[in-house]
Amino acid sequence: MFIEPSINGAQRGWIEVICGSMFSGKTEELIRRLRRAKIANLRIEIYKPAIDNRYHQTDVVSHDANSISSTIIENSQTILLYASHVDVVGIDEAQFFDPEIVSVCEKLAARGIRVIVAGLDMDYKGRPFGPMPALLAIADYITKLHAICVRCGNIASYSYRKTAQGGQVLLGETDVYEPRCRKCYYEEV
Ligand SMILES: Nc1ncnc2c1ncn2[C@@H]1O[C@H](COP(=O)(O)OP(=O)(O)O)[C@@H](O)[C@H]1O
Ligand SMILES: Cc1cn([C@H]2C[C@H](O)[C@@H](COP(=O)(O)O)O2)c(=O)[nH]c1=O
Ligand SMILES: [Zn+2]
Repeated sequence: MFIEPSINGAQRGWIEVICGSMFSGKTEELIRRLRRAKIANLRIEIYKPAIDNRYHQTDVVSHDANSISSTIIENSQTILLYASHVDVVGIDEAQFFDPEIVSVCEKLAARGIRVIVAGLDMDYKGRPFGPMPALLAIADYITKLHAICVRCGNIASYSYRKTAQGGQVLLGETDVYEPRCRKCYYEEV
């Protein structure tokens, strides 16, 4: 389990990345960290890309219906305008943000803000997804989570797309995707 290097002490300004497949618990872990920061009386803000409106227009919601309210962002640079008077910034579904999200996170950390970013490391083809590789490169702390393979019960790192529809971006849940381990994923792609 991730333990904060410092929750409200002298050490300030860093970047944490939570990555993994769909259903691996990224959003739950993001919410857990933000709730702990709130308990420590820190000021928190959560942002998600406008594209992700699956469950709720503004809330960040996990597959287990855990939720926390957030601000929808069209362009990552806007986060710099919003995130004033804040100690901790959470960013969900980071794979959908524009490439500038990387410099935005660095600027936030330089302001002394703790930045917690969650996103898919790989798309349905097993390719690095959007700005995630660059975010992983600049992160101070990385947590890779795993779902359970729906085929064999092993640890899953891949998000298998069950439909024939192509294109990197296709929003969906269990209707469209299932988490799979390496072996079960490559048996069918
Ligand atoms: N195959 C699976 N493996 C693990 N968790 C699953 C699976 N299918 C459904 N879940 C549920 O999904 C939850 C994680 O949801 P969430 O935090 O939204 O994941 P992510 O943001 O990584 O997609 C788990 O706590 C569990 O209740
Ligand atoms: C693999 C993959 C996923 N997506 C979409 C599907 C979901 O709407 C989100 C991921 O949400 P989660 O919180 O990680 O479960 O991304 C996509 O558009 N393209 C893909 O290849
Ligand atoms: Zn498997």
